[in-house]
Amino acid sequence: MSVIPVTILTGFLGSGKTTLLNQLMQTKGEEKVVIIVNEFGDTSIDHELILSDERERIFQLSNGCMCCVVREDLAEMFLAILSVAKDSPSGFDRVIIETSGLAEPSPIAQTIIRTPVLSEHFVIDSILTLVDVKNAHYQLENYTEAVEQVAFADKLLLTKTDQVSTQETKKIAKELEAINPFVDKWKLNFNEIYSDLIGLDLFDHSSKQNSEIENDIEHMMENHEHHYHDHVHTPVNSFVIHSEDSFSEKHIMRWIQILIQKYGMDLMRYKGILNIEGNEKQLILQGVNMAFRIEEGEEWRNDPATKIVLIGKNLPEKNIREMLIN
Ligand SMILES: Nc1nc2c(ncn2[C@@H]2O[C@H](COP(=O)(O)OP(=O)(O)OP(=O)(O)O)[C@@H](O)[C@H]2O)c(=O)[nH]1
Repeated sequence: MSVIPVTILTGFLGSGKTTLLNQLMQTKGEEKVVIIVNEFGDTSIDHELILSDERERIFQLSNGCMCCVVREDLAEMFLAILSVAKDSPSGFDRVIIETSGLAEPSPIAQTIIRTPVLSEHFVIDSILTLVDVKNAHYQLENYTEAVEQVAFADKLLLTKTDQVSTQETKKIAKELEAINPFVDKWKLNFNEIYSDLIGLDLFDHSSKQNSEIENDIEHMMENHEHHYHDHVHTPVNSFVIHSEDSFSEKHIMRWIQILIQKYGMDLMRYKGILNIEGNEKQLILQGVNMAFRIEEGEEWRNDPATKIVLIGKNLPEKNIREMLIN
């Protein structure tokens, strides 16, 4: 069996990872791709938002707060993938990991490089970091995770450039250069399909194999004005609200408006599948801080139900839940 390339898609909460992954899945042609989705907290919804025909190839890894050690659970997942590949006559060609928006990419790379049985069968192709230019300034100022994702990238993919001026994008590009000076930056056009983003073979194995990954990061962080505290993660909580009932559109809209007014930037990410009265299909809620949208999704596969994941700083779960379901 030949060595299987692994692409790591990372980027802060709501930066567009699932959107890009869905686009990549549309253009993968005959390639057999295994997807690993790593969601923050115990609740995952991303696997339901990935529009893949081959859902059995999507592996979920919960708890996106990855500390800087080799991840046993990730290693076990790779071993499981390996045994599936060995049993399957056609095997598979590639692994794509979508990290949680609060994950650090280095432990993922380390897990693959430092676990001998994995490094024998898997090779890191590239670490692609998505940067939401609309929210990047705030995120880089406030979240060390965002800085580290940029610092560790082999390529930076700028998203939401359609939502800000060219000047604003240039300003963000400068901030990114201060963190990771030599990395290539690409603007992603939201509605375009990308077929040339995987298989880039960008990861620098020669320097990183010598267990220097942590040092690399420390060094890159020194160039940056923000203080970086190794192993300190932003205190963030997450929970899911699940309900079999349908809601009126007015009630949901009011609930979201109140959340935005009360919690502002502490409401970091909210996304979900909504069961709204009078709608035959799923409605998909996508929210990042104060901006959100609701759009039509797929047909219901099972009985209609609402499932919303919320991620933020000290969000009061009970109040928020009761405001929606009273
Ligand atoms: N206008 C615009 N919206 C975008 C762009 N890329 C993504 N989005 C939207 O941003 C929202 C979040 O996108 P996702 O792909 O779910 O982001 P994510 O990084 O997977 O989010 P998490 O996994 O929760 O961290 C969705 O509503 C997308 O449609 C872009 O380039 N422009």
